[in-house]
Amino acid sequence: MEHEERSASSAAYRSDDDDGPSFDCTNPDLMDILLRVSKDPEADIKVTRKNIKAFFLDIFIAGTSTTADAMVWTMAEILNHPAIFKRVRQEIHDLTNGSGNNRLVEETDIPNLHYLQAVVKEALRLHPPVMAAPRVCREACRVGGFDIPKGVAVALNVYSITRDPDVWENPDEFSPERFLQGKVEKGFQANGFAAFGGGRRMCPGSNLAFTVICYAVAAMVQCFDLKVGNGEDGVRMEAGLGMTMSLAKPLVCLPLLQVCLDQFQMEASSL
Ligand code: HEM
Repeated sequence: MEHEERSASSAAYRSDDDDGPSFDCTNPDLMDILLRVSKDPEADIKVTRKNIKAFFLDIFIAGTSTTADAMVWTMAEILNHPAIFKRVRQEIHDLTNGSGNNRLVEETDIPNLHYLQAVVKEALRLHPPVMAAPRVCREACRVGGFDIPKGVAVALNVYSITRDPDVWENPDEFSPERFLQGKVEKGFQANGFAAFGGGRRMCPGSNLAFTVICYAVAAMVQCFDLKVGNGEDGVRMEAGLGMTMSLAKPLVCLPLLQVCLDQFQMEASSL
């Protein structure tokens, strides 16, 4: 809102060289802070307005459809596996219902929802929204019998790493339990889990994305029964073509409110 006001009240940010108006912001967000730094002659690192634009563009491109795709794949998998859906709901129920106190799942519950986390990891493993991670070789090397000269651009095939049969038992099977057995629990990069890339260029948004996906899936599973609306038996899992890997056909569901939580009704009626 503040940004809207700022841009509406000023024709100020006209070009990359334009400093724009000065503003007093008592509760700065990331944009405010970066704009402030860009105007600070004493700043250790010079941040230009071009840098700021590129940064926000990066975040939007890298962080939006990737996260949305991962949510859709996760929901699609659990709709096709009703027993898994039921187990996720039961885990949430066990945590949020106690001593006569029913409540909606919260973000802070996620560390305690181990099965839900395993489900999201398994969906990311089988359907990594970013299928390749680009690199440029800093020195000549030999990989898998191929000589790669210095300076050549290569891409890590995330999709085939996360389905590598040498690493994953029954790699094409949706089996969240594999993440509960402790074998692949040590961090996202362990044992071929490459959905967020790896090394120093690994996705910086992985924790944020993982939390957002878990929270959204948990809320949907807790509150709704979902009837797949394509007239077919289950969700078709073909992937489409695009910047990120998404379902070829949109996931269409009819959400039926799962009203088992009396307290929610009381809260809603008191609003
Ligand atoms: C499910 C969601 C996401 C997936 C699957 C994903 C996946 C990836 C992958 C595979 C890479 C390349 C890593 C590498 O080269 O080793 C990457 C890079 C990146 N991601 Fe994500 N990402 C997700 C969400 C996000 C979010 C929410 C943000 C920011 C808010 C974000 C920001 C970035 C940025 C800035 C890079 C470039 C990092 C660099 O080149 O140093 N991503 N992501």
